[in-house]
Amino acid sequence: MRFDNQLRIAASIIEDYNFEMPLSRFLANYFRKNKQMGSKDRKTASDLVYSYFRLGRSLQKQPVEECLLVAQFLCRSSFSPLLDQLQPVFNQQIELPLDEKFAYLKTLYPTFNPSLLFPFSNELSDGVDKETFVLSQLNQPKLFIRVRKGETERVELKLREFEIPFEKLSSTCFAFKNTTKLDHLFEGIVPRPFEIQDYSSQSTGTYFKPAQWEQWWDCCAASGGKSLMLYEQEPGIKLLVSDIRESILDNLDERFKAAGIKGYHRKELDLTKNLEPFLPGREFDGIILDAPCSGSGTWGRTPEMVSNFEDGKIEWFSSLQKRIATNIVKWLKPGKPLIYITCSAFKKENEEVMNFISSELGFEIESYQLLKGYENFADTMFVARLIKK
Ligand SMILES: C[S@@+](CC[C@H](N)C(=O)[O-])C[C@H]1O[C@@H](n2cnc3c(N)ncnc32)[C@H](O)[C@@H]1O
Repeated sequence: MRFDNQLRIAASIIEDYNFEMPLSRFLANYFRKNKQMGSKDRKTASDLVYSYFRLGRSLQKQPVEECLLVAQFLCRSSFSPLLDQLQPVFNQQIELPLDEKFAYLKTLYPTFNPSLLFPFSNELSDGVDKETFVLSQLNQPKLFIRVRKGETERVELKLREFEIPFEKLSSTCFAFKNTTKLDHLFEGIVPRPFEIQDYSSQSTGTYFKPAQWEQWWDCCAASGGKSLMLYEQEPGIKLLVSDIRESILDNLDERFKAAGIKGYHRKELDLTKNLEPFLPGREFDGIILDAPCSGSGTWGRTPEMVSNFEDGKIEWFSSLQKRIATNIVKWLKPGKPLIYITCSAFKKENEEVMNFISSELGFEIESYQLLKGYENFADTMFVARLIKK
């Protein structure tokens, strides 16, 4: 397909996209309806559209096609055949450091403002390097897997057999280019020797520390990313998983089955409601609250969120998190841990909620960490281990 045609298609996708579903799903639907697009055209269109959203609010009031070219200029650091044809002057400077690219763009667009690649930097948690975080929005994060204990060699051999490039960050964490396909590697093998799981998400597991026979509750379990880690650390636990969405717990069942895990309990629970009728006489030795949040630490994967997010939502999530925490802590035994997790980079959802749990709900902060995924092409997350007094 010709480059100007590719640009036009990307612009029309952007104009049609109304933020009602994740961009990834919208693109998948679009490609299903436009079967004439080959895999190379689909890849180019996705790349153009994703790069466009990575501009956040830095370049406003410019025609979409122009923004698409600027986005390619900023997101790429090596020769682009498309820019070569449509905007050669960008291609001639494609290898420049970002600050020089920014300076050049300001000469073309005086209102261009790179700090608006991420317009909420005043809301970031303590310890986030604002500039690095903002610039990281231009990068596509990597894909990570968590390798089950004792399976490192088998997984490595398989990856070599299929000639899949990877980086080994530790014996249990491997990184890949984001578009890598891995599903076919151990198809039908139970338990599958690895799980897809972000690097920072894997790090939250070090805060769990479960002991045999303990009763744990993963109260926002979704498809079970944290529960799978918990189980691997201590297969002897008794586990309750819950979520407000019944359908996502079906996904959890599938993943647990693939991991060979049985004997857990699941419940559909809205944690903002009265939970008394659903948890009679229950007491837990550990609760994981992987809270609903803005997801701002993962917007490198969903850059469309940056232009669509409203500041007021941060406060809304923070209140929801406090409300949920207040509602669940009565089911935790004294002396036992609440693991509070978000995939947000915002202080109001992280430190502020942690401090609320400590001061208002009677917990001691044992340890906490902002997981700076932006330094590793991974998600930025927050984790705290709080002990009930
Ligand atoms: C960050 S996700 C959990 C991710 C999951 N722990 C994992 O590791 O894959 C937050 C989850 O909270 C759930 N949630 C949102 N509001 C809720 C509520 N009021 N009660 C219970 N769960 C809720 C969402 O459905 C979502 O699945």
